[in-house]
Amino acid sequence: MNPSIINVKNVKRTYVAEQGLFKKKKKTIEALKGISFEVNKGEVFGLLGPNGAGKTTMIKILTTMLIPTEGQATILGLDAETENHKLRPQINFILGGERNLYWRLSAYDNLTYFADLYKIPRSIQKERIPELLQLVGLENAATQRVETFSKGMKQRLQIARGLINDPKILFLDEPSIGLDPISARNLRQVIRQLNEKGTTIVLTTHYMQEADELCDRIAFINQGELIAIDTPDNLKKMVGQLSVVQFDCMNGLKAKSLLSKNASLQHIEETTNDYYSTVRVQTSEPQKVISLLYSGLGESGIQNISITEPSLEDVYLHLIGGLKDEQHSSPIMANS
Ligand SMILES: Nc1ncnc2c1ncn2[C@@H]1O[C@H](COP(=O)(O)OP(=O)(O)OP(=O)(O)O)[C@@H](O)[C@H]1O
Repeated sequence: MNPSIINVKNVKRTYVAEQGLFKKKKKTIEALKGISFEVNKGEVFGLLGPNGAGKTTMIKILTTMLIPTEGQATILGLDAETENHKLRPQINFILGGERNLYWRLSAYDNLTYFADLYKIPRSIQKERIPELLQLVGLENAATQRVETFSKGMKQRLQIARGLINDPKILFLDEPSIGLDPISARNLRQVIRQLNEKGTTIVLTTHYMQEADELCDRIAFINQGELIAIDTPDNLKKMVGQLSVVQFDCMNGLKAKSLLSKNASLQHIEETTNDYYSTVRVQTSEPQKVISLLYSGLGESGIQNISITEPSLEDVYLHLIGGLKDEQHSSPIMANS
């Protein structure tokens, strides 16, 4: 295994926020409650969790934008808090959305601007900028103003910007947010290419399929705590004893009330489309669930019943869905 390149030890971070419209009250929010993990050199490492879990806070600490309240983050052997000036030239980050670009400048001029900020000599810029534009497929739009770019093009330019200093570690917070499926797929390809060239990648995402495809290891965070960390395959083994029954139906509520008679259900997830719902049921007794579904075929318009392999999304639902009322103190290792 490659040596660790990021070492996070018992990191806590609290925010003090003001609440109330007239009578302002101070409230302390524990965004990270003592998190420890390591990222190995050359890995694509994913931070996953629901809204407000603490992922962005973690990324901000690792990129020296935020200081931990307690604990320590060491990146490339440097303390993120006290040695940030030595660390910053060696890493880079891309936050979701379209911030950080100058819309009136061309793609090329944007990259020149950021290269100058990193004090990269013009002779190196002359080679690197065209290379980066080619990597992200923007070589034909180099002289075009960014304000004329589509969302996908802006996001690809962000990637080029994030690579301008040839970082050893690239941090990506929600890289494919708002992208159409083809742009998101192209972006994943660029991330994979980068990783093959040796860049360590740390990313947050809400897209389970993206995490499954890209990440060597994944850490699940919920309410500021690390609840599981492992490879996607090992994580899926955690729900290996469960089967997933999937079906389409016209009346999701009716189908769910039908299934509520079965005690083996672990989780039900319904995705509503225009005309029907797709329901995924995690269960230890798939045959019983299927019998129940057959008994209600007519009433709820149930169709396309199938048994599928657990996905990373099922792991997420199993871990996060089941945790709403529980407190976990130590992370779950899928293969322990
Ligand atoms: N500047 C801030 N002031 C006060 N509270 C904050 C601040 N930034 C984040 N928080 C709170 O800290 C917690 C963690 O937020 P964080 O943005 O790290 O979560 P996240 O996992 O990235 O969420 P999302 O997926 O929605 O982006 C949340 O409860 C959030 O409201």
